[in-house]
Amino acid sequence: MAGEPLEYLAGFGNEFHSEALPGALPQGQNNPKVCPYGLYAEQLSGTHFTAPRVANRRSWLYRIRPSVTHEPFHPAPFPNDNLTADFTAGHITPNQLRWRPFPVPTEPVDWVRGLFTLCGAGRAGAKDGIAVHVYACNRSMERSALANADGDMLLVPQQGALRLITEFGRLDVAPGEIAVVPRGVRFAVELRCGAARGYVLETFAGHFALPDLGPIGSNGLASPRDFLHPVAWYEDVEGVSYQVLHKLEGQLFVGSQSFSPFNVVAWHGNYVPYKYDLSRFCPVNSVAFDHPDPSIFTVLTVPPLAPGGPPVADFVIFPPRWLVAERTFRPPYYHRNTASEFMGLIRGQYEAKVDGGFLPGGASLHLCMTPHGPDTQTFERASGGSGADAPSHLGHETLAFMFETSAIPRVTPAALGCPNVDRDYYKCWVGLKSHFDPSRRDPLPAVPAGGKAAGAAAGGGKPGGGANGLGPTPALVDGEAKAAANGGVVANGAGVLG
Ligand SMILES: O=C(O)Cc1cc(O)ccc1O
Ligand SMILES: [Fe+2]
Repeated sequence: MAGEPLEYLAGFGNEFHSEALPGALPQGQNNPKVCPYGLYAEQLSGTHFTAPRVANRRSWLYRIRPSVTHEPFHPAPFPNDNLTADFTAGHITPNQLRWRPFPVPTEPVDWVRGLFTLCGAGRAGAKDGIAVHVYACNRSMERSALANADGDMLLVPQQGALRLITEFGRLDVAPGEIAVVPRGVRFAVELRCGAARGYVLETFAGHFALPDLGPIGSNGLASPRDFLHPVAWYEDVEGVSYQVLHKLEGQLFVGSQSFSPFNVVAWHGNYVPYKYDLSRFCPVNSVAFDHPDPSIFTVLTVPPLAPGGPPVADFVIFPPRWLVAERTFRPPYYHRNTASEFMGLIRGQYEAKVDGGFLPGGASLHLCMTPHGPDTQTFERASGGSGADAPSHLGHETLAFMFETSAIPRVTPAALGCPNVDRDYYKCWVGLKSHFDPSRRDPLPAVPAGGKAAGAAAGGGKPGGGANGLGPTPALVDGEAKAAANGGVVANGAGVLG
């Protein structure tokens, strides 16, 4: 890919400012009688004017012509019946749903035309709920830009790098990175290296925020300084026909104008698109035993509408990492959740599905209380074996994610009817057999007693115990060492419970 790397402004929720020409940003006031360079001042608000200061979002743009200079909008002439914000005709099902990878088109399709709504909840018109889309396209948007009046869009590229041209400047976003384009910001998607495919979480309510860290403390997970915002960039292109697309309650309207909408020479504010490299995420996890809830991997959240309520949506990743929990079934546990979970795979294999049916570019959906969990092979593999649990690495090539919502999304008829629906998904659990035998009581693995760490004693007091500090702790396989660690008593071992 040709071209210099783009410049960015780092932070999260900051008051940023940027100018592409020196002195283009008015100083000391937002709307002077005459702006520098003869620019027009225009405000873009992302919250109601009187929103509390901590939540208030708006930016000021200084542009060659104001956004209002366009022909009247009318319904877009090209069909994309697969893009919707109306879920009244959607289906609900207690069945587990899975899609094989969504096909990349062969006929020319740009990013907007390649959007395909899979499911959603609530109403864009009430600024409440979410939608989940996938996109698959093979053409850059040419002389057209989209403004989504329905909400913020979080883009998760899976294949093909994108360049987002926005009113605020440009963002290069490759698979493994994500981007957020807030409600109303005009943007165009260019393809940087051929066909592209990915996922979109659209929130009709609120904005994406960093999760609170609670007892984790002041560091960890996604760090504010890793969120990158564009610097001002403009093109002074006049006398062309530019199509501005406007999505309102899922409907696409188009208005023509004779100049590029990317004509912002300077801007300042805290309502700005951004990107984030998921490899910067610092996972925090169990270092002793048990499998924590996936909320530990929340990158971004759309906070509750009312204090104490559930988040509107969470964006969670399952990044490459070490698994070290002892005497623990390490893959995701079997579960039925009150939240609904949409999952996608950016690359590699997901830790709960080794059957080969959950593939990069595909997806799964488990609505409220739909049972799911590891497939048969994963269960057999992870619960088998005996003795110590050596630390294991998931592999650096794995990257799955989840859009989680407390609402119950409805699945669009198009998504349920598309040819890549995996009608055999349920079979990945069919082989889970009963291991129950009332006459058998397996020895339970060791639990250190009396607050004394068996592993530390057996490892000669060294943390980790194994030769490289990562290997199995002999105490957990060796009855004698266990006895020594527990003052001569084999607690919870085969001697007591077998
Ligand atoms: O695979 C899933 O369903 C997602 C998931 C992962 C996990 O580690 C725990 C719970 C959960 O829903
Ligand atoms: Fe789940």
